[in-house]
Amino acid sequence: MDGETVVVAGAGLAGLVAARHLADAGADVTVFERRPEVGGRVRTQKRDGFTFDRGFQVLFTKYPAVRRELDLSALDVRYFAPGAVIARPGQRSTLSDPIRDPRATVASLQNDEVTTTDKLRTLALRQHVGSMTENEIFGSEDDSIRDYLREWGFSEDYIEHFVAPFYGGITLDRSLSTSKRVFEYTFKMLSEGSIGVPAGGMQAVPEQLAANARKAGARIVTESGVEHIDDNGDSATITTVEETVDADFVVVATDPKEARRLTDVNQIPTNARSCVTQSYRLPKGTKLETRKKLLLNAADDAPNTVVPMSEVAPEYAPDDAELVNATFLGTSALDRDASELAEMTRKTLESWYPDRMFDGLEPIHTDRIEFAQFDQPPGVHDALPTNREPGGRTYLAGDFTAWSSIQGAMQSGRNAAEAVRSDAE
Ligand SMILES: O=c1ccn([C@@H]2O[C@H](COP(=O)(O)OP(=O)(O)O[C@H]3O[C@@H]([C@H](O)CO)[C@H](O)[C@H]3O)[C@@H](O)[C@H]2O)c(=O)[nH]1
Repeated sequence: MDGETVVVAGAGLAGLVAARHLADAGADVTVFERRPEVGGRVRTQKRDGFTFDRGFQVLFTKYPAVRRELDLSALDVRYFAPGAVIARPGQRSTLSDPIRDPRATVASLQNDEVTTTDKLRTLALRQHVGSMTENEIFGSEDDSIRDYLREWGFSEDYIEHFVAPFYGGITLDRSLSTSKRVFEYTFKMLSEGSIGVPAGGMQAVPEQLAANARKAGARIVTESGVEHIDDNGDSATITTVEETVDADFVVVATDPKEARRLTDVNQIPTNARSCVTQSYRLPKGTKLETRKKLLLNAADDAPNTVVPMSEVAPEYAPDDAELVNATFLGTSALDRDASELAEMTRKTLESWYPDRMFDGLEPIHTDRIEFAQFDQPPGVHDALPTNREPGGRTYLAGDFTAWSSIQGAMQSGRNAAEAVRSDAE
């Protein structure tokens, strides 16, 4: 692609990966990003010694795109222990993976939330997804997660008390009406790898991608969003808030709503899944005793999960405090004020730990995320646009061309770059 110019609109994960591969292929690449920083939906704020990721986001270290595009050792990942603690008023029980976390095996075997049949079905499901590729999973017949697990014979208790909060946390849909393909793929990735957060916060991920793109020669211009694209089939004219530039190719890698506005591609999904993540300061030494596992709310979604962030990543809190976060799913939490959400979390924790008080739980940060993911009902992936739409010299990159995840976003960036590169030949 020697000498050919490419504009990438948006410096989220997809845009940054596309920019790096296009620059590696010899293109003259400029990324225009509306915000002051790179990363899009993966962002981190640091304040008073605390690290707040925007929403509870984690890296799945087995995602193929994560392994290919990132240097995990440079990210200094802090890992969660496999499994989770299932919590309800008066009771907490550990559910683990005996193969990957032998220390928790005894507690897990004694767990009466899960029947022996559920444990055997989990092993069979693990074998089933272990033999499938990403393309096979996303090309398979679809169903909702709930119906799929019923079909597999899992008990209603297991579905309601473990799967609903755990995979509801991943898909932001506790009703489990989401495509079972998302469940199969994330279940496979969790069986084969770990989840964690970079010691410096999740924003270290896009920052590393941006550094790689710059090293390959791409230019990243922040606070300069793309307003309009005029594609005449042979080249494109791109108008940003500050300038008008011509390019041989444009890759639209904004969020789904803006991508649809810029390209008029109506297959871009814009129905949102929302969540609110609230962070709390606790006095130093106040431990949730989960051995680096997430706490799942088996009873209701107020909140859905509680995460002992500084037990997993001590860098997330200053020396004199602990950091815990809680995630509330759906749109109803968006309108609740911070003190109301904190009170819900405090009451829930006190019900899970009946012999303890959580008076010291101090809300210090609240992220209300209206568009965290696009909604993924069964079959949605069959109708997503390809990277080559809308045609002419304009291409698409973004989770909305694959599936809503860090894997989907990063893979789509690479696919878009490959499409441009091969069409330029
Ligand atoms: O007019 C505009 C509008 C937006 N932008 C910038 O575009 C970037 C879009 O990034 P993002 O929304 O993060 O989308 P991406 O597909 O790269 O990656 C996301 O997918 C999710 C995942 O699906 C959720 O689990 C993942 O978390 C994200 O990384 C953004 O920087 C906007 O500011 C613009 O420039 N102009």
